[in-house]
This record gives sequence, C-alpha cells and structure tokens, in this order.
Amino acid sequence: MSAPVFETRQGTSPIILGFPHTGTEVPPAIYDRLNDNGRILADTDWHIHQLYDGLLADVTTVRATFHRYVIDANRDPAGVSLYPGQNTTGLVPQTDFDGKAIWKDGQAPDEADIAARLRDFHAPYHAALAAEIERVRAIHGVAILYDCHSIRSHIPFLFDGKLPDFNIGTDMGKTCDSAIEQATLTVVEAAEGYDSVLNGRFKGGWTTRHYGRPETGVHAIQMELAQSTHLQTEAVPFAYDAAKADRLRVHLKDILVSIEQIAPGLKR
Ligand SMILES: N=CN[C@@H](CCC(=O)O)C(=O)O
Repeated sequence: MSAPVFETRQGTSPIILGFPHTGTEVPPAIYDRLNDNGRILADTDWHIHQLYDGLLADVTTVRATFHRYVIDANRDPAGVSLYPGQNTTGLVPQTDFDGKAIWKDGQAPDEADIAARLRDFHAPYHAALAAEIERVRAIHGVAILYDCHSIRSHIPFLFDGKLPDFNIGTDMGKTCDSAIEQATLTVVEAAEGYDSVLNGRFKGGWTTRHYGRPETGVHAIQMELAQSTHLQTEAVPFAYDAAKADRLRVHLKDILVSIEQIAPGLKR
C-alpha cells in the first residue's frame, strides 16, 4: 500500500485550515527528473503549518505532504490557468516562480505523467479536503475554509515591487460572506508594522475559488503571507524566524478567532 499524500487533523471548529503547499515530499522517480534548480524546491510555502500550529483550539487541518512540483494542489485539475495572460505557474509547473526551468532537459512531465499525478496526489488531497468540509458543514451548517499560503515578497516574474505582508484573496468577494472578508481585513489593517491588501495580485487560487460557495454554506478565504514576515531570509535555507513568527502569530490568531465567532451568524 502506498503512503498517504496528505495529513488530516479533525476538529469541531467551523474552520478548516488548508495547506496545499507546505509539503516537501517528492517521490524518487520524480526527484530524478528535477534539475539542480528544481531540487531547491524554492516555491514551497515554508513552515506555514508550523506558523499556524496551536492558534485555534479544535481546528481541522488538511495538509498535502507532496511538493507542488509533483503537482500543484492549488491549480485547476483541468489545467486552466489561474491568471490567463499573466505569468503564473501551472498544474505541473514547468518553471519556478522566477520563470526558470525546474526539469532536466527532455524530462518535463508529459500528459501521461500529469494524469498519473492527478490520480495519485491531487485527487486524494482534494477528496480529503472535500470530506472535511462536508463533515464540518454537517456539524455547524456552515464551514469556513481558510487556505494558508506564503510567498517571497520580491518576485519580478510575478509582480512588481514588494508584496504586502498580508494578501487576502476572496476572488473579488465571491468566495465568502463579506463579514468574513471584513473581519480579516479589520485585523490586518490594525496590525502595527504590517501592510496588507484585499484581492491584490493574489485573489485566491483554485482551492478558494472551487470550494467557496457562500450560498451553500461553504465559505473560503485565502491568506498569502509575505515570507519576510516569518523567515530569517527569503532564500536557502528558508529558515523559520521564531521571533518574527511569534509577532505574526498574534495577528493570525486574532483573524481565526474573529472569523470563528462569525460562523454561527452566517446564513445556512
Ligand atoms: N504560495 C502560493 N500562492 C498561491 C497563489 C495563488 C493565488 O493567490 O491566486 C499559488 O501559487 O497557488
């Protein structure tokens, strides 16, 4: 039997934390095909599950253990681009966030590889996430998926200048009740020493857009954190900075507590 490609922790809170990009596992046959640049795994959402650990009692978490270079759990399984016409990375990325090749010459995954990775990684992760959303919605009548992400704050291939610290994505208000968006915004705007944006460069990836159906009681919101808020440097070895992280965790906890309090008042 093959090892599970996700980890789930079940709780009774109306909130579910999704972690599609913190996994660093790459099966040997796939790792062999990555070039030296790909093997850095630079586009990992480094330490994000550690950053959120213990912030909210009894929260459900679903975390992909595989790396996004195997297949990206936050991309449409049909291969549709998140941002048509703009630089971004795909379902099985050809490049990293800097636009540099990650596969050895002639070793980029083909259609058959992609189909196998959809079956073995993407589908099981989303089956687990969908099951947790259904379980939580059955308890509360509503479920709030908070998808946890991070990214380097300077990536000229993807965006100009420096990314704000907190990037909230709700696909322009479509994926959650406005009260959830507003509560999150209130916390981040009051967070001293941090800047923030709602639906800026990052508007919520496929996970947020796919599950966020407020009319059915399922709300989704994505938080993309600049890695400068919790890493020592945004470069190898991408080490966690506990002092920075502790400052940030205060605000992340406030966000989660605020949106949890809203849940009972949401339409179901
Ligand atoms: N750290 C990852 N970031 C997301 C951003 C997607 C989005 O906001 O639209 C990703 O690439 O999947």
